[in-house]
Amino acid sequence: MKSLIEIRRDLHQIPELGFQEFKTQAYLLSAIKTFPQDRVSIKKWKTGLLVKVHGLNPSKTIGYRTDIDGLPIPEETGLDFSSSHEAKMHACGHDFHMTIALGVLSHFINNPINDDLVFVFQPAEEGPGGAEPMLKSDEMQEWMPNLIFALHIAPEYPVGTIALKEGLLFANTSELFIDLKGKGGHAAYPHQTNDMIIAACTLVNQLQTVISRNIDPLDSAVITIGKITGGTVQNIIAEKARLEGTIRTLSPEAMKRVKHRIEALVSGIETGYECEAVIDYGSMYHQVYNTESVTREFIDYIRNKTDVTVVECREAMTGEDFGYMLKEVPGLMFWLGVDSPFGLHHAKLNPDERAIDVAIKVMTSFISYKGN
Ligand SMILES: CC(=O)N[C@@H](CCC[C@H](N)C(=O)O)C(=O)O
Repeated sequence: MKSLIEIRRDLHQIPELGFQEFKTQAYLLSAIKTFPQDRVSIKKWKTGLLVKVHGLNPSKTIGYRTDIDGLPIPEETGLDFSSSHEAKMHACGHDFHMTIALGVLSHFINNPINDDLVFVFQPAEEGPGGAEPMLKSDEMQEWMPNLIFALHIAPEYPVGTIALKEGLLFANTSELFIDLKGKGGHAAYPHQTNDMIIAACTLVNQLQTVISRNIDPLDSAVITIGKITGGTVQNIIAEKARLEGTIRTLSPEAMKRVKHRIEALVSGIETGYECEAVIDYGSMYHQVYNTESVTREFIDYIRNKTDVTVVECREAMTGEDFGYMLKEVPGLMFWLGVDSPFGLHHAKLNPDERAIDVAIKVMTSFISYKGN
């Protein structure tokens, strides 16, 4: 069997986008096949996997979930095991998440506990969202856990530290796509056109007023437009423009309010610029809400029984479709310190591999305690 560091580096080289994780699924399957198989059952779900480790005397099923997809980012780390897939990168740590899941899985195959364990290798966390359909699938319904855990790497915390809180940890999210269509024409005759570059620029600025003027300052919301496309060449007034972004809110009420205000502003742009606009909210993720009782028990256990530092942190505006699993099953997610100067979704993100063992220690000790 390869070492976990070799596995992480192999996975790092083959990032694939949501629901295209074919090589990743094959790699995970071949890694799992190197473990003893007598207590293991495996099911495929789309490009993901469900792996059951049968317990010695089960009274419940404990779940552990990892996401498996990468991002459309050209890697700039300069590492000798950089992505071999053009313009794709594991820039959100899912290579770490998968490696940790394999480490925990291998531990429990060799050291079985009373309860059954289900390892969920979930596709498409970055989009369009694999957790909700996977949870509803027959494959997962048959192996539904009674408790579930997951983690996410955190570049801002040192190795040896984890961070979490009871209750709300991550925000509600919605993608946002706005298509504008006006009348293009010659750059020298603006009066004969409806310029969608101007309309798009106005709208981007107006959208930021939703956060500053329409949301209670004691609540929180974010609108980020991450991509603008429009026009054809420098001397043609653009007929079309497209904004692509995301909305984050701490409360479901704020999400409704933000969307209502976006619709009003877009309608104003249609009137003001005599153009047509179409809004598409893409995929939406439910907030990550850690079950209070399980989280308190976890924090106390890790503090008392391991040398890992636990920080009780604030909620973040990050999104995670693991929120759908926590909506149905008690459990928690935590941040794993990986000490990188470059943040999540950065082309130079280079997490410290020593964090892999920290995470495996945290998860194997707490799951053994809960499952025996
Ligand atoms: C942990 C993390 O970075 N998650 C992503 C989830 C993306 C959700 C969706 N595609 C969106 O953009 O709204 C994040 O960007 O927070």
